[in-house]
Amino acid sequence: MSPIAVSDSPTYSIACIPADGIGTEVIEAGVKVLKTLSEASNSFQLEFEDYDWSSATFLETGKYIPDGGLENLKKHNAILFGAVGDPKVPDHISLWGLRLAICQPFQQYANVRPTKVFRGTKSPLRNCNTGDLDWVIIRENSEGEYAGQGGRSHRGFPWETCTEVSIFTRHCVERLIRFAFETAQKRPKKHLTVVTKSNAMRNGMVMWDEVALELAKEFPDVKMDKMLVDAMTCRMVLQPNSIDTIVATNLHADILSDLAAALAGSIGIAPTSNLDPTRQHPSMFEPIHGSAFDIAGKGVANPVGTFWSAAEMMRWLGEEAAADRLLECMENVCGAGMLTRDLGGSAGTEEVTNAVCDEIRKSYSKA
Ligand SMILES: NC(=O)c1ccc[n+]([C@@H]2O[C@H](COP(=O)([O-])OP(=O)(O)OC[C@H]3O[C@@H](n4cnc5c(N)ncnc54)[C@H](O)[C@@H]3O)[C@@H](O)[C@H]2O)c1
Ligand SMILES: O=C(O)[C@H](O)[C@@H](O)C(=O)O
Ligand SMILES: [K+]
Ligand SMILES: [Mn+2]
Repeated sequence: MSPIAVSDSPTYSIACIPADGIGTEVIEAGVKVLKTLSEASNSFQLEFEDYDWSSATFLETGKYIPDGGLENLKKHNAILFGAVGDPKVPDHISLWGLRLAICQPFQQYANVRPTKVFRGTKSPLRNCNTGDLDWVIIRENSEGEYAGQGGRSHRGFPWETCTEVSIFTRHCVERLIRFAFETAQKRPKKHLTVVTKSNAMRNGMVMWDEVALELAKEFPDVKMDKMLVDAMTCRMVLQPNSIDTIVATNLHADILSDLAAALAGSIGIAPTSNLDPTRQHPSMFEPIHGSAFDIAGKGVANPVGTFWSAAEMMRWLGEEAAADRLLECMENVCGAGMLTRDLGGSAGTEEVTNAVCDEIRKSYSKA
């Protein structure tokens, strides 16, 4: 749906799906910050609609998404998602019941995961300061190891047999790697590292490498290199400065992006955009982390990954200036030492949220 324009100030309709665990805490914080941003900037309006799709709903009704739910979601300009996963539901049921049940049918094929060491955060790596680690990981988000192909037979017998088949289609690999080249091209370093495992995986991964080489010809200004995923983990730790944009499969990039977040200071700060670059469907924005049962309900979850995701959502909707402003305010707050426990501080979710809201109001009142 296109945004409704009221005079020259557009209104965006946002679907909120907080779901489980700390998902509910960080989405509440994210909505508060977005409302503050919209009020203070006075340049766009936001309408939020809450969806109670969660593991609790599943346990009650047998479904994460009610009949017709996806059709309803299509009405919105974007989706703000928390996290799904509950100790009472097997993880593969919850992930497939909600997150993948949105990403895959909506063809949100490009999963974009930036990470950087920003002011106030500290890398666990020696000599890795602000500016030394500034990456964007592009994760394939529609097929690969997450294609759901395979099966299980002879359950429980000693000869039980399972297959988990990865699917790589030229169509999906090509559209994703092209997106990655375009992303790299827009960044100052113009450098793309293509990560595969084309020594052991001799079919799909070899096609990935070939497609990357073919597409490189269309982007002569982008420097491309290629790494095997195991060696890439060493490079991320030992030479963070040698990396800029990374493209990898659904599973490889899922793993690398958690590592990236930890190397930048904490999994609590990293964002995710699940994009349908064709804009036929709304895109979905969420922190990279999960529902974190271990800290849920304690008010200590770091909301920064959600704030950064919310900023990327505003950028995707065309509100570039507001997105930059939100990032700057978030970084100012972290830089001033207002940090949650995962970053070595002692502030709670609410304190950080209120500090970011104050910073936003202060920033616009100066302008
Ligand atoms: N996109 C998603 O919805 C998503 C993503 C990852 C995991 N999950 C699900 O979440 C559940 C828990 O998974 P997990 O434990 O592997 O990963 P997790 O990201 O939930 O937690 C890993 C560790 O990081 C900490 N952590 C995570 N986010 C934090 C934050 N914002 N602030 C401070 N600390 C934070 C947690 O306390 C925990 O110790 C599982 O059901 C899993 O399937 C869902
Ligand atoms: O999609 C996945 O692999 C998981 O939900 C989660 O780890 C994520 O990164 O979204
Ligand atoms: K999440
Ligand atoms: Mn993950």
